Formats: sequence, C-alpha cells, structure tokens
Amino acid sequence: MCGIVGLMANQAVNQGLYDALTVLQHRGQDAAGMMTWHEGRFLLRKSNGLVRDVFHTRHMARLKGNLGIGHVRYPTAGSSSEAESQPFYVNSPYGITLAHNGNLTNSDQLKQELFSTDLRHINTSSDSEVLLNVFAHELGKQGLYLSPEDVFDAVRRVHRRCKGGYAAVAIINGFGMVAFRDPHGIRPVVYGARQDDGGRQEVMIASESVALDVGGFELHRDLAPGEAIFVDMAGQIHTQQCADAPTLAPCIFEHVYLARPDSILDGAYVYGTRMQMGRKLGDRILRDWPEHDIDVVIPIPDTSRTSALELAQHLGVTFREGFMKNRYIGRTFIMPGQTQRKKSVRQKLNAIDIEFRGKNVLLVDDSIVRGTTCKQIIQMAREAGANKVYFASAAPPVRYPNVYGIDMPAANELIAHGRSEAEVGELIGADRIFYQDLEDLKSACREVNPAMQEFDCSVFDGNYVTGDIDDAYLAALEASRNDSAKQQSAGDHALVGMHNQDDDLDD
Ligand SMILES: O=P(O)(O)OC[C@H]1O[C@H](OP(=O)(O)OP(=O)(O)O)[C@H](O)[C@@H]1O
Ligand SMILES: NC(=O)CC[C@H](N)C(=O)O
Ligand SMILES: [Mg+2]
Repeated sequence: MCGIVGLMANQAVNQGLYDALTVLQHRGQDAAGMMTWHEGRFLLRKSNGLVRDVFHTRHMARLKGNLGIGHVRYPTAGSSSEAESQPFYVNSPYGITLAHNGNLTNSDQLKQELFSTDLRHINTSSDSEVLLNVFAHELGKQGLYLSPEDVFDAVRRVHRRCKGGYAAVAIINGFGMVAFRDPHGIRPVVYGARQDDGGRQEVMIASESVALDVGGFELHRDLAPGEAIFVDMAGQIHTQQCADAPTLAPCIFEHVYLARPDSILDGAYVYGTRMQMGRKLGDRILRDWPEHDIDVVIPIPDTSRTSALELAQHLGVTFREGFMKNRYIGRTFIMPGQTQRKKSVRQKLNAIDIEFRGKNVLLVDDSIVRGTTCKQIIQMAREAGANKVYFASAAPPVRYPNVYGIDMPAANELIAHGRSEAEVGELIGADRIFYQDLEDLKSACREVNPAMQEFDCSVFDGNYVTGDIDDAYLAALEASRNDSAKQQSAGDHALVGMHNQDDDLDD
C-alpha cells in the first residue's frame, strides 16, 4: 500500500503534491518521489526516505509546472533501491510517467511478454515499471493524437493483460493526467476538484480522501473498480468504465490498518468502520466471556484507538491511555526488516505504570500480524505491574500472505499461521486472547456502506479474489521476499533507474 497522488492546477503543483504526500506518508515510509510536467518536459525528484527528507528547498524549486504526480513507497516487489522508487518514466510513446499502488501478480509473465513481443526493456525488478510499460505499449497502438476514448481503450487492454491489485496515476506528455483502478477495486483511488481564484477547476486524484481535504479539494467520489479517469490539458474530467466484468472487492485491511481514519474509502468513513469493529469485538468478548473481570481497556497507539474506545464504551469498562507514543517514530509494521521493527516498538511506545498496577487490563490492537508489537507490549504491561493481561485484536487472525500490495509475503512470518487463537495467545504471553470474527469484520464495513458487499480478505481467509494465485506463486513470492531475501537485495543501488540521479543535490 503505497500512496499515490496526481494534481492538475492553474498554478505550480509542487507544494500541493508535497502536502498531499505528507498526509499519505502512513502508506509508505521507504521512499518518496514527485514528477512534474513543465513546458513539455518532465522534472523528477525521488529518493529513499520520508517526504520531509527527500524534498529540500532546492529540489522543490526545480519541480516546476502546473501538473504533477507523487508517490510514497512501501515496497512489495523488487528491491528497496532508489532506482525502484517512483514515479517511473518511459520515453515512448509521447513520454509517460506513472505512480502505482498495489502489486501485479503476473508481473513475471508480463515482463517476458514485454521483452519478447512488445520489444520493451524493463531495467528494474519493480512490477510498477512493468505496469507502466504495458500501459505505454497499449497507448502506443492509438495513433498520433490521443482522445479520451483512446486513453480508455488503452486502459481496457491494460486490464485484460494485468492481474493483481493496482491503482495508478500517470501523466501523458502533452495530453493530460490519467488514473485507473483494477477491476476488483482492491486498492483505493479517489478524485475531487476545487476552484481557483478565477473560478477555474483544479483536479486532484489520490489514494485517500484525506489528501484532498488537506488541499481544499471537494471529494467527488472513488474510482469504481475497473474505471479510469482522464483529465485533459484544459482540466476537463472524463471517466469511463474500462473493465469487462468489474466487481467491487476492496482490500478490507485498508479499513483495519492501512488507511487513515479520517479518510473515506468506497463511500465508508474509515473512522466509522473502525468504530463498528470495536462494537463487534465487544460483542464477541461478551459472548465468549460474559462474566469477564476486565478493569480497564488500553489501546495500542495509534491505529487501534478508534476501535478500542468504542469497545470500552460497549463493554462499559473504563478506557485509559496506558501507552504513550513517541511521535517521531513511524509505523513499525511497514518497516522493512524484523530487527528494525522490533527495536522500534520499544522506542515508540512506553507504559504509564499507574494505569497498569494491580489491574486486569485488556490491551486492544487493530491487528496482530507478526506478533512483534503485542509480544513486547504484553511484556511491558506486566513490567508495569498489571495483574492480568488480556489481548484483543479488532481483526481476525492474519494467516495468509498478501499478494496485492501489502508486504506480507511469507506465511511462516505470520504468528497466527497454522495456529489456533489460543495458541497465539499463549505464544504472545497473554492471559486470554480475543479475535474479531471475519463475518463481523465484514459486517462492520457493510454497516457503514452497504454498497460494499464483497472484500479482498485474503490475509484472513486465503481466498484470492483475482483467482490466479496458486501454491507455486506463493512459494516463489516467499522465496524472493522473505525477510532475509530482502536484506540481501536492500543494498542493491547498482541498478540503473531511468531517473535523474543528482547526487550533488542530495544532502
Ligand atoms: O503484529 P505486528 O507485526 O506487530 O503488526 C501489527 C501492529 O503493527 C501496526 O502498528 P504500526 O506501529 O505499524 O502503526 P500504528 O502506529 O499506526 O499503529 C498495527 O497497528 C499493529 O499495532
Ligand atoms: N505497496 C505498494 O503499493 C508497492 C507498489 C509496488 N509494487 C512497489 O513495490 O513499488
Ligand atoms: Mg499499531
């Protein structure tokens, strides 16, 4: 789950893109990039690091133009090298730049086809470079002048060739900005507009509506699964359904953890779906243990706060902030290696012992994935003097790898893989564990927006909505992207990325 943004305005877009990337930072902390379009040329700055570290005043000054796209990266394919950060650029046809959130599941096959049939070279191991080249190749079939229909025809053929989860935003040199969403709508994209002082329309496309809020854009809507939007150079918006059989099955983990609570995804406030998760989890606890002896409910900052507060209210138990979060440490789950993740949990969270001493505490988190957070937190709660430590997860057990843009490639890295709920509880050192039921999680989201009926719940049920995932695919994914494989490729900066590598500008 990277963050993507595209902006077409009647003034320079560099600051607007920067601001949007800053509020999308929670979707990717490894690298950031921005490509603007100015007088027929693309201008690029991308590098490893947080948004605030990648773009300095001198870079911003060079990113001229009223049209641009941006990206924050959380790698799910290839390496974490700078060359694989985004946006990507391809010269032909027209000159195109693209930023992608998601993961293509037939990337290897497409790469072969691009080489042997389409005569295109892919120089990195990023699936996003593959997606860009498939789009470029399909666009190249359209002729000299591009109408909105030509762009949509190309997207239609992209959907026929590409499999997996993808939300992408691109600029076609001289023609406009385009975005598209995969036929299952696994990854989110929204768009909206604002008026400039002269009453002219400016358009933003982004992964989450919170980026639009911050820029003063009015949210129009989500792109439907399979739909594309094209904003021509006059700022006119064109949209069209480009998939043969679209079905909405958004990634439910966006609602559990990935998205910000102040975003509206597929018409549902994430804040609202998380509150519902809290209520449903409360029901589950009351069902399993009506005579519970919980004295206090304590959230694990940040993401679980919304559901934990609602859960406490529902149980009629006091809610307390027992852990303080160091605001300068980012999200630990999306950090690249287990050593760093482990160390960061302790740096990030500290217990306030008076909230624990002699009490039976229920710690609430949005999810338990590798178990890195909960193991340490339970230990901290005990050291702070808790009498009993119970643990509740607002999501069901995460048992299966993700193949659509969340970096959970190896089943054996998931603490609940092949284990019962009680076994996980024992392993993390909890006196009792409670998990959300999958049906309750789905209902929590449906109750906020009944138009969302189906979901990609693969990390919970191992059912991959694109229908193309088999054991061989999962085995290959695990071999190439488990923690130790990633460590080996992390320092691979010899790769040639098709981008400006102005080292003298890096400071
Ligand atoms: O079982 P684990 O592998 O530890 O993964 C799950 C934890 O990771 C996430 O927190 P994170 O620190 O990434 O972000 P947050 O501050 O938004 O909660 C999530 O909210 C859980 O706390
Ligand atoms: N998390 C994502 O959306 C990743 C996008 C792309 N697969 C990459 O690795 O850069
Ligand atoms: Mg957390």
